[in-house]
Amino acid sequence: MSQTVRVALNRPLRRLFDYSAPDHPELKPGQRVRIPFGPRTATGLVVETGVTPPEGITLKPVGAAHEPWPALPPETLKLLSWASGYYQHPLGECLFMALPPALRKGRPAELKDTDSWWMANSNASADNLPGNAYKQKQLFDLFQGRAQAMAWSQLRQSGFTRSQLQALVDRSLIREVGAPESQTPAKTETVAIPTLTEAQRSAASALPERHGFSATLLYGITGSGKTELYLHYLERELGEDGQALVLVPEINLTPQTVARFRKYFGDRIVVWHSALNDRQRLDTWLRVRQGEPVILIGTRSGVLLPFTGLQAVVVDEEHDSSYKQGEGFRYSARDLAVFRARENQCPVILGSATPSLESLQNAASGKYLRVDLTERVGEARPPQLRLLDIRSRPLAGGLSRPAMEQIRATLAANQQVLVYINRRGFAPVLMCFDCGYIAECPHCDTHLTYHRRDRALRCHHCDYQQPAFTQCPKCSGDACQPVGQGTEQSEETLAASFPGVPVIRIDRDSTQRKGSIQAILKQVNSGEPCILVGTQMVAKGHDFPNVTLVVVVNADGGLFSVDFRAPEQMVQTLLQVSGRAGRGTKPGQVLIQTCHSDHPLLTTIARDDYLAVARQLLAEREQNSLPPFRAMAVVRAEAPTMEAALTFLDQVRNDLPGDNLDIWGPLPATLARKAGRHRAQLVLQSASRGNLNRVLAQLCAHLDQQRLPTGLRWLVDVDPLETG
Ligand SMILES: Nc1ncnc2c1ncn2[C@@H]1O[C@H](COP(=O)(O)OP(=O)(O)OP(=O)(O)O)[C@@H](O)[C@H]1O
Ligand SMILES: [Zn+2]
Repeated sequence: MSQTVRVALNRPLRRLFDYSAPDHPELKPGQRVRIPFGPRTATGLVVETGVTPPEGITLKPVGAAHEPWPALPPETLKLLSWASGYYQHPLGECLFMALPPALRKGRPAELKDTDSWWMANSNASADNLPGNAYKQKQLFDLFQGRAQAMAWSQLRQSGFTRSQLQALVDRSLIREVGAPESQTPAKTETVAIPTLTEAQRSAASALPERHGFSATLLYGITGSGKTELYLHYLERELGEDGQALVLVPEINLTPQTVARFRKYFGDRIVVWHSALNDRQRLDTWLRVRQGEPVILIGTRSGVLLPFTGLQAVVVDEEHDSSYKQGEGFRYSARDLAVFRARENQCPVILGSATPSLESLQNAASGKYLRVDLTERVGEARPPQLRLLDIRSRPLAGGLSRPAMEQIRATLAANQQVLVYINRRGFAPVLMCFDCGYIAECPHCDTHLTYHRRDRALRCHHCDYQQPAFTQCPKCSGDACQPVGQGTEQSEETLAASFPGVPVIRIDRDSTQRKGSIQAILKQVNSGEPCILVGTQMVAKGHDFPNVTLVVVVNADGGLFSVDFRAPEQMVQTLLQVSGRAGRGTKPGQVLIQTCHSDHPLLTTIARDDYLAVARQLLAEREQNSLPPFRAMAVVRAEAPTMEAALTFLDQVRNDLPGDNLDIWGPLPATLARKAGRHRAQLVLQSASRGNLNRVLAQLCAHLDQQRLPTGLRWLVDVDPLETG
């Protein structure tokens, strides 16, 4: 029987392509197929079968399927179709994001001859195999008689096929253990999860038991032991054959988290992050797709993996901005995680010491359940926060004298110090003290950051860099000097002030080399006195028991930003950094340097009461009709001139319907020129998400039909994190 299939391609096109499939009645949605596309063959994904063919047009025939099973199972397909519509991103690109790179490129979804399989567990038994599955039984017997894993090459030589192997995998009798380079250890000894503290126990008992969908916001203060609570919850809720997804902001920074999960769940743990190579990605992807009962710990894109037996979802540090993809398919992994849980009728837990205002509001409105964990583990107490006004105080490397004294005292007591600065490099500005000249990026509207270590001036917005200088290019004087503080400068000052004490810098520049973060963590975990200096990288999830003093060099960055989310992000970062102090047995102190010690936001933060700050911020958002009380999207345009960008957005604005929509702009972006391109934006808001979604869909369809001025690019960002 002939049929027509609709296929998506990995192209930024908001359309699908129909092909006839006379020889392939068995094709299913989600399957990879070869298709003729222009002069070449491309890999496509079947989105729909049984399509009514258009009249009077002869469709090209689809080529062979890459494999007999859908690469994207129905649930994943549904997730991505929904996300494509919600985020206004072409379906094809969304779908291909859920494939590992090898499969995107059309390579086979299989492993090499060296890939190996092994018994899924020691008490696996062939009893439940169907009576007529002789070959499968034979294959299983072969495994049982063996002391070690068998490679595909051996199995093939013994006359077995892939599908027989797959059948045993599907029944969880055997599992793939990968090639030697695979991340999966053959067998890991596991230990029992530590007994929960009383506070953890009562939080655990408030967490919903399986039985359908539920979303829970776990508000657990820093150091309250949320990770152990997740472990316990997964152990309680996860069936033997169930899969779980645990999203974390950044794995590379916190290898201990994975280690902790491995310790308790052994090789059921698989990881997913940007440092995996193509081969490891394919490995992990296949294990997930084959329904192995894995617990996947992954960063953002882990939420797109083809789970088939998801039973629990955890999003750790749910407020973290890394969950929102900043380019291309601009999805929020946290929000997709909730969608997935609902589709799978399983629970999702969103955990944080500083929950997003969105999630707090969802809890307040009853959409989410809220569970609180407001005690630190063991003897640890919440740290003491103090605002330190630095107006007219002399600073060295950004640090005031009282801060230096406190650092000295802490080191003398054999404890560790963490210094937080929101800028890397030596100084954010290089200025001529004779004529006032400031070194600027030739391609962006911003100054260049001075990096003393390699005597370079760098733009942190594009890749531009040039050698640093002291002679002023404008007045030829010799008075160019760094102004302001970056991590390098504080590192230098601290090293000079505390000879013999290791000063460890943690920022993007210092952690680029592979293994450097491990080395750093090892040194800090030794517990010896040291000073850590870093950007928000030092704030994220670390658990250093001997850090008892945290110094925030300057807290004022977020106070006066035009971006409506800046205060929220500032509070979250400050409290997360503060939360690194006093996690062990010794009490922790936090010094927050500021020029605005009477600012109401800072005085509330100093009480270390996140919920109070959040209430205040939510009230302001409500008053100003901002998210989460309105749905928001931004239309951005980039063009060779600002005029072209603004003219285009003016036109967009004129074409938009007036009802139920608030429109601001067009306005130049805060960074109006980046990498030589001029940027402007139009902000859209609506009280109705559905309405905004319809307007955006029409807008995108309309703009797709337009001939755009040369060099103009536009995009839509739904639920944007940045509007500056
Ligand atoms: N029940 C327990 N028994 C013993 N130690 C525990 C227990 N629960 C947690 N811990 C330990 O307490 C410390 C803090 O826990 P964890 O890092 O999970 O805190 P957290 O809530 O994730 O904090 P943050 O939000 O600041 O990252 C860890 O060293 C952890 O191993
Ligand atoms: Zn630049």
